[in-house]
Order: sequence, then structure tokens, then C-alpha cells
Amino acid sequence: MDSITVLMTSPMSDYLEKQLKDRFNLVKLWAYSPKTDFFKHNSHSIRAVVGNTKIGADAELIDSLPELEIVSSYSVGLDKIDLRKCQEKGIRVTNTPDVLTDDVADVAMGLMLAVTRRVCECDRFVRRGLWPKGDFRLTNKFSGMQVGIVGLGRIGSAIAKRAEAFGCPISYYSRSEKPETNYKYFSNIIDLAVNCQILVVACALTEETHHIVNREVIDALGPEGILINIGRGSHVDEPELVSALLEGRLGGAGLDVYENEPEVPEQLFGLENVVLMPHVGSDTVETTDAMADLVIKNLEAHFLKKPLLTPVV
Ligand SMILES: O=CC(=O)O
Repeated sequence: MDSITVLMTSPMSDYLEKQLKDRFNLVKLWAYSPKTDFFKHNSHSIRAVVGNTKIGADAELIDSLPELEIVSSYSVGLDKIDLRKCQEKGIRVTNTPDVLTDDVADVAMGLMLAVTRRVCECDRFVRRGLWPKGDFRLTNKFSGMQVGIVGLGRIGSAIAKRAEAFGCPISYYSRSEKPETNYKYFSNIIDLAVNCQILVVACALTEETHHIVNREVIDALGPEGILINIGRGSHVDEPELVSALLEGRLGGAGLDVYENEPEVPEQLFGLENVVLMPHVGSDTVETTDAMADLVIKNLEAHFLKKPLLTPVV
């Protein structure tokens, strides 16, 4: 397949890059500056795009690649791909579901424990040599806390299963009730926020879920409530989140994602009730290799005219 040109939109994993290079004619978008040079030399040869959570395939990129057949995303989230345009143009789209579910759910649990038990603050306390001057203050018990999940898909369900093992009553909000679970369903996110202590955002980012956590939801969660976001930054109205935390209208937050990554609102840096991670939910050696393998298998299947493993479009 080395006559097939594949475009990688940004650096992802060395392993993926090597696997792509071994099989295809690999072109790296970030190697070209200015980008016009790239389009001048390559636009008519590219048949596949490998994008990720930073740069996917927007309308402009898709329109500039007349021979594009497939977008194989190195992510489960599809918010950086213009799916409608792909559909219109008959361009196939794949993503990397399932292989990253455990890691992302593990990070959600880590954030819940870190915020309630103040793990990062405790670590800073010890490193600063403060312990000999007095014990750390009391924290809050996580086991048994009411956990509300926004989006009970693969990742939301994996979080629910883990939190259940901590004795946490689980409730959820999603577009429709899931008859296969006994978790309490709320058809309205405000009601979910009123009825839980920790609200976890685990749904896909779409036009409908953009800023699904707004001021009303944050106020419903309240000054004792905790927000965990392992979805996308734009699920949350970030300035509202920041002001709620600064004003004490929200009890705490554990965030792996932000509205303008890699920018993180600096006002959060001084808050001890906030735990910040740099969008690393699926970033383990094991999982990133599995994601890369899935990207490759989807591309190979497409060019061998076999069924795609994880088709979206
Ligand atoms: O955020 C990670 C992903 O969408 O895979």
C-alpha cells in the first residue's frame, strides 16, 4: 500500500507514525510551513487523513483534498471532524472506541478520589514540609457519594460500574432512558445535578451538548457539589465554572479537558479544591498502541475493500 498517501494532521504517537510509515506514503501536515506549500504539493495525492483531538478534518481540509476517501481518527471523540461534509462527499470515517474506555473511566475515578480526598493538595502539603507543623485537615468520604453521570455510553457505563464498586448510588442523564440498567434516570440534567453530589460529564460533544453544563447546572450542583469533566472542555461553560469556583458556588472540580486546550484558565491554578489534568484520559502506552492499531486496521480494511472495524460514517 506504499503508493497510497496518508496525511497525519499533528504529532500523535511515535508507534502510530512508524506503523503508518511502514505501510503507506506518510505526509505530516506539521512539517509544512506555510501550509500553502503543503497543499501545493500534496492535495491531489492524499486519500486518507489520520486526525486526532487537536486537529481532525474540518470542512476546509476536506474541501482541499479532492481524492480523500477516509478519515481514520486517532480518538473516540468526533467533534473535530465535519461528519456532515464527510457524509455528503461519501468519505468514510472511523474512530477508536472501546480500546480506551477503561483508561478514561479510570481517570474519572482518579479525579473523583483526588478531589474528595484532596490527593494533590496532600501531596503538596508533604512536599512543602508542612506535616511536621501539624496534621492535614479532614477531607470528605468518597465511598457512598451520589454520582450523577451525563451520558451513559461506553465510558459513562464504565464509570458507573467502577463507582458502584465504591458503594456510590448512580444516576444519569441521557437523551433516552437505558432499559438495560437499574441506575436512576433523569430526563433533565438540572434534576440530575440537584440529586447528585458528583456530576461526571462523559457524553460526546455535539451541537446539543455544547455548554450542557451551564450556570444553571452548576448552581443546581451547588457549593458542596463536585464537577468532573473527562469529556470535552466545551461541554462546560468555562467562564461560568471558573466564577462558580472562585465564588464558592461550586464545591470542587476535577478536569481533564478545557475549552481552549492547551490553555487552562489561570484563576484555577490557585484553587486547592480543583484537580487539573492535561487531557490524558486515554494516554497510556497500552491504550495508545491499541488505538494506533485500530487506526491502521481501519485504513487497511478500507483500501483492501473490506468492512471497516469501527465505522462512524
Ligand atoms: O479525548 C480523547 C478521545 O476522543 O479519544
